[in-house]
Amino acid sequence: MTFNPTSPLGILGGTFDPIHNGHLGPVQEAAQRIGLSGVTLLPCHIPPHRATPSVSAEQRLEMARLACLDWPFFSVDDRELRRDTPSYTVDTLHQLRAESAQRPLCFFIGMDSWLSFDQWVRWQEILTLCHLVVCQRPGYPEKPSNALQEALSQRQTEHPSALLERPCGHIFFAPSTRVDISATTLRQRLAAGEDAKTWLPARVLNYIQQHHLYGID
Ligand SMILES: Nc1ncnc2c1ncn2[C@@H]1O[C@H](COP(=O)(O)OP(=O)(O)OP(=O)(O)O)[C@@H](O)[C@H]1O
Ligand SMILES: O=C(O)c1ccc[n+]([C@@H]2O[C@H](COP(=O)([O-])O)[C@@H](O)[C@H]2O)c1
Repeated sequence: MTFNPTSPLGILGGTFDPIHNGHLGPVQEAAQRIGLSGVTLLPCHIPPHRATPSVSAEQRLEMARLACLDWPFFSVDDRELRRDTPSYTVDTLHQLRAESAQRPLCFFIGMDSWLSFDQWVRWQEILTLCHLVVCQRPGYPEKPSNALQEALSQRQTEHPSALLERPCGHIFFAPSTRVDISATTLRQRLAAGEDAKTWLPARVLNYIQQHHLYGID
């Protein structure tokens, strides 16, 4: 496939410890609503706002790669693993912008991430580098902070097609299906020997079993 630097790019950043169907399903649905032809997974190396996972970054990356075989709408970008500093999104977006100034960039996050988005490093600058697409997630009914409400009043759009008409700057709440699963719950289920296959791509579950991750014998 020919690389087109001006075609819109969808990005889903995450710790992916492990990657699960709650990451993939809502984002694919939202991305297709916007009109994107795929989304790039961006596993973080050193998560900025949480403890370093017990599973290595290389293993989380490998699980993301395997997930793409089950979910061909997705591909993987390993650029954050090539930096040894915390994986600040603003730094990654500057790198991507340096590669193409005009390309629409849609950065996907779940509702929980949105509610703490104003704690991210240089969060307002992030909105000058990409669009933010917020996917629904059950259990997060809180109101955003005043700072986030202010950002919304300036940037929110109801029209997914608007995200393809400029490189950055909109916030779109995608009416995606709510999938009630988290990596935390899956780590607990796996450690307890409980069923997890409903929420994990088959190849990812297979990899976890083969490498005895998350306390699996
Ligand atoms: N079930 C879900 N529905 C919608 N978005 C989700 C879901 N799970 C994760 N996300 C979003 O995907 C991104 C990456 O999430 P992350 O890798 O931290 O997964 P997680 O399931 O929240 O993990 P953990 O339980 O370890 O915190 C975040 O923006 C998060 O909001
Ligand atoms: O840049 C930041 O300050 C920042 C703070 C928290 C999360 N992020 C990014 O948000 C994405 C999801 O993070 P997490 O911790 O929910 O897996 C991932 O790409 C992180 O690098 C980024």
